[in-house]
Amino acid sequence: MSLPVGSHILKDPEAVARAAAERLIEACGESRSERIAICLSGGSTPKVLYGLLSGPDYATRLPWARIHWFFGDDRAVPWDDPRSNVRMVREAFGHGAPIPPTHLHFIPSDAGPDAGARAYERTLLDFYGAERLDPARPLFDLVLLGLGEDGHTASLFPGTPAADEARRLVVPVPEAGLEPFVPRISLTLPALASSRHVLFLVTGAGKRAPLARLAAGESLPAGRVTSTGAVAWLLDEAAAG
Ligand SMILES: O=C(O)[C@H](O)[C@@H](O)[C@H](O)[C@H](O)COP(=O)(O)O
Repeated sequence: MSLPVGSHILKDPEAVARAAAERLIEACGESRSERIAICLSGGSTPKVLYGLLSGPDYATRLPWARIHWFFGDDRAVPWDDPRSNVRMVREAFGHGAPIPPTHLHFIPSDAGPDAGARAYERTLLDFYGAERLDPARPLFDLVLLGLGEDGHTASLFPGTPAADEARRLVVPVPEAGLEPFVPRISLTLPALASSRHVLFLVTGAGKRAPLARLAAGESLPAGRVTSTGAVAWLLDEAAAG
């Protein structure tokens, strides 16, 4: 099966997570600024990576005190809701990851989609220190993303205004008829593109169809993600087919 440009096939989800961890470490090593900005993906795929990072193998391999963690999207539910990406990340990282609490920048998802989107855009710009993103100075060092079976990424669903937003950095997303059937808040393609690296983590046979559609050149949100550097896809054998 043909795959998106920049695809790398690994044996299984654990191998994908370990490869992602190494790329995360590389991205941190390349950063010349005191503060490193990593944008986390939601969903279930990245749980393996987040669990790895909080384990003993990575305790000293990441500059934890310099990293600020952001979210590519979240469901518009309270942080303790089982559908929340904040809850997923907190549970996956557990208590092993030495993350300063002020370095976790959660999307204010219980403020409602509109207010939450505006507030998070403010958070991003305040961290960045300017009102407009400069391509020469990307906001993120690394953006982690997943791939939905319909070709969405973050909460940018095919054929929706959010996926076509070209100006705002964060937008509210109405309930899209997809699990878990709640409104969301999502970074937009311009925000995701403001990164030195973008890394998709894709595992499982259920992702063969969207990967084939992307490889065939279909214009799906996940395929429209760019970066100031490289966009890479870490796939397990089940997804790669
Ligand atoms: O909040 C979310 O759910 C994610 O942002 C979403 O874009 C996810 O990455 C894909 O839907 C893949 O999800 P899985 O990793 O669960 O397959």
